[in-house]
Amino acid sequence: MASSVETFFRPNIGCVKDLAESSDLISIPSKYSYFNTQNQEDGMDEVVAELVQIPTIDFSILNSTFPDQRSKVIQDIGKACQDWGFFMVINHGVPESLMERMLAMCRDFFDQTEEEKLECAGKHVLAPIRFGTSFNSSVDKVFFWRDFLKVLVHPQFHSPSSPAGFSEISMEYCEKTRQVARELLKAISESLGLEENCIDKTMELESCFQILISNLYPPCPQPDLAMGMPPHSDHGLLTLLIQNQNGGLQLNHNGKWVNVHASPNTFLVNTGDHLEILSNGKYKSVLHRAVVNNKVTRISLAVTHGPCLDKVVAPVAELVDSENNPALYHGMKYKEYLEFQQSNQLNGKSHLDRIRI
Ligand SMILES: O=C(O)CCC(=O)C(=O)O
Ligand SMILES: [Fe+2]
Repeated sequence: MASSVETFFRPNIGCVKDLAESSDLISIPSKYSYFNTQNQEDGMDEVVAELVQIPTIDFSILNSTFPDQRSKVIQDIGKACQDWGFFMVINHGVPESLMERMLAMCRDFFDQTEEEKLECAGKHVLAPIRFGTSFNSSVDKVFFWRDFLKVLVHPQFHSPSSPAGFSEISMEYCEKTRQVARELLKAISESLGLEENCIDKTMELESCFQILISNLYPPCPQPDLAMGMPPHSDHGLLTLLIQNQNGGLQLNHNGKWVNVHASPNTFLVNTGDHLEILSNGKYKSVLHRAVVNNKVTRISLAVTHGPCLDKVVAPVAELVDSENNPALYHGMKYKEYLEFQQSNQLNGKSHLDRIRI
């Protein structure tokens, strides 16, 4: 518990959950007015009306003893990475009850008092535990309708001290998602024509940098004006996402926004910037965003899996040849990339432009 002196000097985070719960809120404060700014003129706001089916990958087939079945699923994963940067994973082996308990823990975290949550108000973007609102409230020009908790969980495991049980459940959950991500990256390695363990070895995934990010989007009285999370790509290699309900996540497919719906007990997996870099642009990171609604609170839980933090990542040598396939990105230490992306405004894939050749 913080001393009263510390509490006195701590800034009020102004979490959006408390704002949304104030009984007389019928319109949003102007600082949340996203679609009233130039953002609506970026030419990307057409939403595809019909439900689009994203690729589904049956994870259990990766263990098939029939080589043909395994090759087919590897091919499907490669195609999903290339065409969508997004796929739904079924039969992944992570118990559904664990996924549900993890989401319930996140809800319990956000349901604590602001005072309790402020125990986790880390300032630095790579602070081990960080509760906050918007994306980076010290630089955001428009605020997003979102509170978040970010926890570094690997190679060093951290956890907020409350709610009780968070630590045990998140440790188990993150171990399991890490295994799934590493298996998927083996398949992705093969789909790129590389040796199965190539990505695992070159990115030093034994020390994979894993972050647990929970997002809370409370009901918003003017959902057409506000934005939960603006268009962005994730920095790592692969992100595994679950949510308490469908409706909110959109991905950009061929220049249009597509609503993503997941079946129960599945992971939504998306490709990150470092997969784009190492594959020399073959598997591009996917732009996605989260829109809000005026009825229910949506909670999502994204676990990002990146290279070892100290790794300088560049396109893998096997995928580069100076004549036909010159390297498209400069090498950069993952830690520096991450600090840069997290310290600035979230703006599409602009951070990747810094290292494009
Ligand atoms: O809430 C969502 O569906 C998206 C979250 C997300 O993109 C992220 O945390 O990086
Ligand atoms: Fe994301």
